[in-house]
Amino acid sequence: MERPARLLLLSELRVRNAACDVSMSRSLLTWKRRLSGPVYHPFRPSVSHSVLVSEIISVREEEEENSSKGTDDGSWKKIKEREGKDCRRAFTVLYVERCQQHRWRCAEVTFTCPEGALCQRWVGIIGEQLAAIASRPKRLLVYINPFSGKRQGERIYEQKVAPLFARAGVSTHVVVTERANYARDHLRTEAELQKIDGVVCVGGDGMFSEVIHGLIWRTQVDGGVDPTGPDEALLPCSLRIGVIPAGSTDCICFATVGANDPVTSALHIIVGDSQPMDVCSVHDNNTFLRYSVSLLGYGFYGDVLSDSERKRWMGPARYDLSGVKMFLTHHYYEGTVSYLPARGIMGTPRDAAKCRSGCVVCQQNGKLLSEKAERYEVDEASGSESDSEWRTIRGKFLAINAASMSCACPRSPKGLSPAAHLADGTTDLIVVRKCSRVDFLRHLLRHTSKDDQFDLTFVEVHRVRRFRFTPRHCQSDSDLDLRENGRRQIFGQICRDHPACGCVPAYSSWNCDGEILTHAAIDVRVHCQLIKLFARGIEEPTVFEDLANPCAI
Ligand SMILES: CCCCCCCCCCCCC/C=C/[C@@H](O)[C@H](COP(=O)(O)O)NC(=O)CCCCC
Ligand SMILES: Nc1ncnc2c1ncn2[C@@H]1O[C@H](COP(=O)(O)OP(=O)(O)O)[C@@H](O)[C@H]1O
Ligand SMILES: [Ca+2]
Repeated sequence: MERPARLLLLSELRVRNAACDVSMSRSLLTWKRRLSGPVYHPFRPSVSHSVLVSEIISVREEEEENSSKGTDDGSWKKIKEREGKDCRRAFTVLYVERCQQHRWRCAEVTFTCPEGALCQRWVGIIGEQLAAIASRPKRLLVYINPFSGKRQGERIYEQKVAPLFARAGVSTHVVVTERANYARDHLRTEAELQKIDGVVCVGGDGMFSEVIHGLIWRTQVDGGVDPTGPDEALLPCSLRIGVIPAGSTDCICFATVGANDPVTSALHIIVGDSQPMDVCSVHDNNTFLRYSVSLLGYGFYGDVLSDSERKRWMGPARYDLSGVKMFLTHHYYEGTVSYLPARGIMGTPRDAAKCRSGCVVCQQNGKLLSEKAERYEVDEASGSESDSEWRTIRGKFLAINAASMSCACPRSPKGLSPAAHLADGTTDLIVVRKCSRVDFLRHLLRHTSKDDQFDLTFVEVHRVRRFRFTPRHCQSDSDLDLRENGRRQIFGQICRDHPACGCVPAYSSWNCDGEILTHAAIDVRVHCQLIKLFARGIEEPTVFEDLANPCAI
């Protein structure tokens, strides 16, 4: 039998003028309305509310309302002066309330106590419990991209996020970026990281990308590791990153929280959530190019991004227009994809189970990979698998996508790889071979519906630890091939600007978390759980339904 939690305090207080039994344990604050009339009434259940202490945002003492003293003629002021501190007989608790579709709101409840001393006792005990939660950030460095999405970043931060941080007692240093890579460079060279508990970015996936590039770089340099070395075992970043969505897709926020909502993200930051995440390093011939956490897409998604950058003035709608245009253009690209399958780990890309809050697959695989790395004393991403394990796919492709997370976003609520995990040390490599327009449309539409986007003959998916792509014209083929490729490369340059001429460009570029990577040939390694977010993964409804709703007892 479950033992009842030890109570720190139990009092009869009033909530909206109704008498309640209010109790506080180390984990729960509960208030239960007292029944008037007969002690037991089967058809009139008492109403009980519970809030996890870990989801209390703050507590504050209230000045008692004038109305409760009955007059507004200065007599309340006199009483206050006479009674001094003891006049404060009410306190308000701000806490997380769950709404629909994974959104969180800041709710509040005011308790009125029979006397001031009791009120202070309550405020003291709740305050002590909150102060004891070591995972909550106290000082944050915030970067705002004023040009993300619909250019609302500054307004969103000032109106929706800053007031919540203030109420929760979180202090901030806010930097509005002045150019691309401003946040990255500031983190690399200037930011005093020892003075903060986390970094927050306000913007889209591009802003998040800047922050991880700065943080990962700085962590390696401070730890004596070469951030660009292809075979380095990169050091995990200790500072967590918060994402306030204000961009065009905001897939990193959506896939780690379940909603693109600034208030929800701010609350996840305040309560000090932590979600580890894998990071891919991307190299070309041992030259470092970029890091990626969500989508690395060649072909369709690379072309959509390149085309959409020229329409940035349109805001988020640029992706829809470029998406339709690139679908109609129907370019395919030739090359070789090689990959190291992820072996001996839990999970496959075709699983029905999804990565959710407290994911066992991520925990298990994370443990397994770090043990393996320790045993072999080599970089988990580079090393122990032998060359014989590499697999190869040659051909003509409409799209090559590596999804290191589901890549769920409002345009595609289950994402490009619905069963991909946030922190299992793998990426899902999705190869879409050349097919008819109708077939490709079937595949794309499945990104937006419940149907299985991999259940098509021209699509294959592999869970991998590492992969390479070599475009055909880079391969050491016969003279004939080289001549043909040279011709196509020239046409490619021309036809990129004149798609109507019917020639096919030889190269696409990579869409790397929404940033264009012009190198076609890349070598990608997954670094398990290299960074941490102020998030907890998407919650299953059952985790919280008992706490979210007032329960009838
Ligand atoms: C012809 C109809 C096509 C319908 C396809 C719809 C499928 C949408 C899938 C979207 C996957 C998005 C993966 C996320 C990528 C983001 O990192 C990136 C940058 O985000 P942000 O910085 O916030 O703008 N977004 C994109 O690359 C947009 C892709 C949109 C493709 C239509
Ligand atoms: N002040 C700035 N001026 C111009 N570009 C910026 C600025 N700050 C950041 N950027 C760049 O803007 C690009 C888009 O940012 P992002 O936050 O992804 O918005 P969106 O979701 O609309 O694409 C990124 O490449 C980022 O590096
Ligand atoms: Ca972007």
